[in-house]
Parts: sequence; C-alpha cells; structure tokens
Amino acid sequence: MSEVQPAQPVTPELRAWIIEQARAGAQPEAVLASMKASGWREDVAIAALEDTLRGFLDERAKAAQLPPQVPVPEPLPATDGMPTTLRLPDREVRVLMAMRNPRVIVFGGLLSHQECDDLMALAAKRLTRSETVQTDTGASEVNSARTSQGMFFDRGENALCQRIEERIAALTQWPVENGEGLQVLKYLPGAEYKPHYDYFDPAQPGTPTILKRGGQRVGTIVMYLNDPEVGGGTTFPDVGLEVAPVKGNAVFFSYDRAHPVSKTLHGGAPVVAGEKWVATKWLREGVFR
Ligand SMILES: O=C(O)CCC(=O)C(=O)O
Ligand SMILES: [Fe+2]
Repeated sequence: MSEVQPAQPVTPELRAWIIEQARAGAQPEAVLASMKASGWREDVAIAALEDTLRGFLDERAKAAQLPPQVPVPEPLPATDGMPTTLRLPDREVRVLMAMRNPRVIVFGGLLSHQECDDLMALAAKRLTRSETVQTDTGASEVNSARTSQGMFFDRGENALCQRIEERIAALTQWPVENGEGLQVLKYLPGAEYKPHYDYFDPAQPGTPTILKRGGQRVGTIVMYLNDPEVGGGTTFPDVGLEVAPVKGNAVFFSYDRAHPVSKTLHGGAPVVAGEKWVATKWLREGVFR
C-alpha cells in the first residue's frame, strides 16, 4: 500500500527548470535523480516531468506547424510480448514483423488464397488505368507515378468485401464505417507506384473538401493477392524496409500526423517478372460515407 503524501506543487519555476535541463541535453534519468535528491517522490517527479515536457513539445509542434497528432488504429495489444497469432472472429492471422517508428506490421495469412483469387476475379472486369485523388482540386486524375491498373469496390458491395472489411475492423480495432471501399491494383512488368504518402497533404487547396468525408486517412493495409515472380515489394524508403509481396499476406501502417515526420513514405517497387495484384484498404479518422 502506498503512503498518502501531501501533494507537491509543480511550480512555474520547476517547469522552467525542467525545460532548461531538456534544452541543455540532460538525460531524463539525470533530471529525475536531481529532483529526487531535492526531496521529490519518484512517481510525482515522473508525472511532473511527463506533463511539463508534453506541454513543451505540443507547443513546439504547433510552432513548427506540424499537423495535430490524432488517434490511429493499432492491431497489437499494448501488453508486453508480441503475439505470434491473432485470433480474429473468423480467422487466425500470423504476426510476421512489427516496427515501431514508423508503425508497420506485416501479417501472414490475412486472406485465404481462395479469397485472393475471388477478389481478383471480381475486380478484373472493372480495371482501368489507375487514378489518384488530385489534391489541388479534389478530382481524380491519371497519375504518371502510378503505372498500374485499378478499381474501387464500394464498402460492403458484396459478401466477400464485407467479410474482409469486418476482418480488418477486428484486426485494427477500427470501425468498418471509418474505412474506404477496397481498392484493387494490378501491376504488369515494369509497373510501379512511386513513393508517396497516403494521407492528404494539408497544404493542398483541395484537401479540406476531401476531409469533409471522414477526415484524414490514418492507416493503410495493403493485401497481396498473388505472388509476383520478381520485384513488386512495398518499400518504405525512410527506414530502408521492403515488404515481400506474398499471396494472402498484408502490410499495415499508420500515421498519426499528416506529415513526413510520420516516416510513412512508401511505394510499390517495379515489378520485374510476373504480375502483382494488391487490395488496399484505407482507414479514416471518422465515418466515411
Ligand atoms: O503496391 C504496393 O505495394 C503499394 C500500394 C500503395 O501504396 C497504395 O495503394 O496506396
Ligand atoms: Fe500508398
């Protein structure tokens, strides 16, 4: 049982001193040690440090014009130890790799091979040269950085889309209603998707219009529907990561700020041999209608 102690007030002088220490490059352990040496209880000192530094960083982020930090989907439990398998209501999914910054998780067997084949067959009839949202006007356009063919399903358009959407909602603990419809892309040899961010650039004039429908994108899941023979990995150039496109597997990543500090620059590497098919699911901050 912990003793009840009188509250120790975090005075403006103490806050100023903490910030001064941080600016001078003092290690948190050293700051904590000096606070303890001058009579602070450790738990109270930690809370005072956290609170002061968070406030300081929030102000600096605003001054640096960083977009606000927003909640993001998170598939793994916050408990210690990474699970190797996630038991979703309708399927067991393997965890193959996880990275903290940027948040990237690779899943094994998110889709069955049958589901991949069925999704490709449904999409094949409707493929057209890929378009991306043009952020200066909000309209769609053919973009030379994307040499794939693509199509969009509406959310819940058919039983297969519904099943995949519900599985992804369970995986990411993010409501089905906050998801865009699935996008399917097909790349032929030589085709690629040059590195880009999936969030909408806050500096572009068309972005406020796009954000009226569900807010920012905060997470992406790219599902691999087939095995290209060579090439076609999903690259994250800021951290030198490339995810192998393996049928049924998927890569998840999230971005809590619509800014390059998210380190979520990513692209589809050129396909060297064979075809590459993916289904992409984007998750929004709010309800996407
Ligand atoms: O094809 C890939 O590996 C990446 C696809 C992608 O970045 C997207 O659909 O936004
Ligand atoms: Fe992307």
